[in-house]
Amino acid sequence: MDISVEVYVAKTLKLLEYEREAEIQETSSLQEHVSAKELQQRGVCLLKLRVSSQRTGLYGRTVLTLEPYWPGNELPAHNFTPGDIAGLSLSKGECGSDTIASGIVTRVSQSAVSVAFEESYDGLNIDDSAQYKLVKLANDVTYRRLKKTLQKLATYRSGCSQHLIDVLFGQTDLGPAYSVARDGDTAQELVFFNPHLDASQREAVGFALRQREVGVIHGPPGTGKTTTIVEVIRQAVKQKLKILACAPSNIAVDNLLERLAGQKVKVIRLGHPARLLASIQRYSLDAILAGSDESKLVADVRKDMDKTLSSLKKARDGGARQRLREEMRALRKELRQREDAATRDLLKRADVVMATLTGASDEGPLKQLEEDHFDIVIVDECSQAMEAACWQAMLHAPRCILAGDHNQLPPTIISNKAAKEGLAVTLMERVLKLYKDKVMRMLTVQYRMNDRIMQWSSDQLYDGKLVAHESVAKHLLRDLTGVSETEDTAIPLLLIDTAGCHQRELQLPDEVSKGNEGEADLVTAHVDRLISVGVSPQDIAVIAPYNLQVELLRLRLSQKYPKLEIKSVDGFQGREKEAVVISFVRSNEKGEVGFLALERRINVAITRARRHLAVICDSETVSHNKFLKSLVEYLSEHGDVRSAEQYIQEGVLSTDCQRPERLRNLESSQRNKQTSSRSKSDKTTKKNHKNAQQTPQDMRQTTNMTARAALTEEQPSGREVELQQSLVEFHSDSSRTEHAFPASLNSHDRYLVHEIAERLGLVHLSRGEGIERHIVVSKPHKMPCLASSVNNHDASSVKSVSLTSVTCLTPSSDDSNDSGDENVAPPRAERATNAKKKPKSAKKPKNKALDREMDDDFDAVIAAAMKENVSCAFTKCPASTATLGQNCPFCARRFCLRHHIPEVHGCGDKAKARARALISRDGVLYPGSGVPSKKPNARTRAHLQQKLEKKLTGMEEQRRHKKKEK
Ligand SMILES: Nc1ncnc2c1ncn2[C@@H]1O[C@H](COP(=O)(O)OP(=O)(O)OP(=O)(O)O)[C@@H](O)[C@H]1O
Ligand SMILES: [Zn+2]
Ligand SMILES: [Zn+2]
Repeated sequence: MDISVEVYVAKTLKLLEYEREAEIQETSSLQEHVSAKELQQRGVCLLKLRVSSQRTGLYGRTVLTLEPYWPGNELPAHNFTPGDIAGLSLSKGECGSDTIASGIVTRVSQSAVSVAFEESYDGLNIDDSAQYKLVKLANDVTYRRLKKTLQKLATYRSGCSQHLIDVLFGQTDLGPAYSVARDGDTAQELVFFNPHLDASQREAVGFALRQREVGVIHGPPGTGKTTTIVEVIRQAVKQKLKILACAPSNIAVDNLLERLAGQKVKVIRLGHPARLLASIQRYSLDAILAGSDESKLVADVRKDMDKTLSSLKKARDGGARQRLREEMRALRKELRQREDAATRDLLKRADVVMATLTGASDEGPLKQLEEDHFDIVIVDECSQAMEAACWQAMLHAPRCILAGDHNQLPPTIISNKAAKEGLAVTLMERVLKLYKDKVMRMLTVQYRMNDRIMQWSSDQLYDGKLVAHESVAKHLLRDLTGVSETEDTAIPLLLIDTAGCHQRELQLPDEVSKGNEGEADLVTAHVDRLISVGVSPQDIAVIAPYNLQVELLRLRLSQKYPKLEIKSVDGFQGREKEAVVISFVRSNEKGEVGFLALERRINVAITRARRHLAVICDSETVSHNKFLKSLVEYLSEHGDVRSAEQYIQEGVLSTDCQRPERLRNLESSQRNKQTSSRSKSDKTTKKNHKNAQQTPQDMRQTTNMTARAALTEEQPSGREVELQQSLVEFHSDSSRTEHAFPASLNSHDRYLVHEIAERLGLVHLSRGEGIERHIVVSKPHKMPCLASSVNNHDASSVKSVSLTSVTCLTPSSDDSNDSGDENVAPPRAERATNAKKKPKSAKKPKNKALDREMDDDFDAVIAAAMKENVSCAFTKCPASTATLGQNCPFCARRFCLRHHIPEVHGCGDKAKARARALISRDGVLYPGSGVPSKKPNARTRAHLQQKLEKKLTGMEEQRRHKKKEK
């Protein structure tokens, strides 16, 4: 494990390069292959902007405010947020090219975006009458800073951290510990500020303060790591030490700061104020600066600068411009000096400076301080940070205290190659390997889990040292107010075993993600049960290690219980819930467990649960992994075990054999492909069938008649499953060509039918008038295109055209070709009038047909919209979503076609994280169809949206006319 600084730096620089490449590929491949207009629809580009004002911001940066080119308009929906890096360029030309400058977004409102540029205003050379566009760029600041830090580390000579570096790279041994407390000249007992600390916490605090170079506080789940660090900081402040406290993420820093606030400690938080929690903004450097004595002077200089700037813009004569420029330069210098002085003064007076690891790098405000200003650097959540990131903070002091848990999730590394070669190895792991217990104290009392839930994790990963605090050791769901006692709420551990019950994972050609319908049904059944006896949905977490399974679970549960959190393991790190339901997904003949095997993931998933943990898995498959086997054994021994068989008998769940024929065919054909031998596969299918029929006598079963009855009365997965079933059946029944739904379907059902038909590749039409209007679903006549579909039907009966059939209409090059800027859609108000002016003949015949159909369609849409009056969940968006709208799978709210894209309304990060899984999803979720999902593409959507707007504008005008006539 010994590694020299030079070797470490060289290797890490290389790995960072891989990582950077992977990230760029992920984020900006989007921008290279997609037109500017489409980028705007995805919310990462804003077209046709003008510079409406500029002023001078902190450190003399130029802050430009950009508004829609045509006054009075709002910006289209977008996902620029403060702190983003954005590139400014002239609206003409390809995206990404001719970028004038890139800056940081500082403010976002409905009608404007402000961006701070390092360049001076005259340096930017802004043309007030020109059209600009703004594109979100991959953030490269992080990498630049990491590289700089590594270079500094490699060339570090005799600074305050030299000894620490030597120790952490094994060049020098640990120095002798300090005496217990350094308050006076005599050693004395620590007097703790927090009287409630347990023995392990006290020991950790004292130990960390005594360590000369490095102390590690190992905080397993729920053991009060933050509580302990707060005490460490207060003690260190009492010793008059200057502290730099950092964590990898803003949220982790804020979490610590919130706990420290109000403790008579002078704290300053570095970082973009816009990125901080509201409750914490007053501790930000900017806020404190603004209130400082210097701030008035600074404000005066700023005013002068803005004045000079506006005269500069007006000045035509060359000599005058030159003079004004020089004046600006002098003012900028003065401003910078004053602000630096103010910053330095404030930072020096603070007891604790807090920042993210990136924020603590030398490129931030810390460069104002003397090199040896800080005595201790504290890195919280150290096990979630790349080592290189930690060094950004650690090169500021001779001592460090690292806190975290290396048995929970490591830092996220995008590049597999980089991760494999060691980029994910954290400083904490490395130091513990190097010095073992000599530098570490573990917190051993945990304040979260029932002791049964805790014990397995404790035995496996924490040497059996964890003890549940008496306040939680025996707590159960039934102890919560409003929760009744049932067989589910009276037990801390439950295993629902699908072994031998024919609940195979989906056999998919690509290996991107995994799903298991049977397990999803079982999770749904169990969640239903818990909620039906009073457990509140927000107290339950549903966790699956695969994104596809997360999707399957959301389809079943999100609409029913919007407050229920369903996420992958990563989404729950650092959090807790009263009840946790985990689906392990894997169930196959080969016993493949895949990346499930990551022990830390399992550990995090299990240890989120306070009172109740339910694991749903195929014990046979997952037992091929040693770690999981021990979990299954532990659950069998200490918890309740139920066989999925029981749920099959109750009708909650069907076996693979009972699922629609097509689905089975598809699965077995996939299986055949994989096992190559056909006869073998047939045999196994038969064998499994037999297994499913016999009741496994060896399974311990706990049954409770009342709970069971309650369960069967309830629809397990709601209306959607019902409708889906009828459509899947129709789809696989070759004797039927049409399936009519009754006119009584409500709008939500209609929406579901529409969605499911779309996924199955079925054509969906509305027939009849008034109350007789109903949906008819038919199979496509081998014609994927609307043009032919329209001809195939009696035009008068086709009133509504499903979005599905419209999709393929989008020609690869039509008159709305968007590569050039001329065709960029004008702002909303103009769009409607333009559409009217445009002669119809300009369109291709294909589009004419589409137009006519859509006109009809939109009559229906608007009629429905008027009736239902359900509007888009996007703030202030008045659009109706009764018929044309989509539910966001991430937040479960319903949006209009303009706002339903997750990136547009604020679910972008979640969407991005699962982008890969989504790609595989389409062909995968409904294997019975064999047809990939055809979502209307962006342009078709835009077209529809435009139509809707045109209609609405027209109607508004009509109404106005009517009013006038009266
Ligand atoms: N000595 C203590 N006595 C009673 N409760 C405590 C004690 N220490 C911590 N807790 C409680 O335990 C919970 C977790 O504490 P804290 O937030 O400090 O833990 P953490 O280790 O940072 O959390 P995580 O495990 O999620 O990282 C809190 O509710 C806290 O009040
Ligand atoms: Zn959303
Ligand atoms: Zn909307």
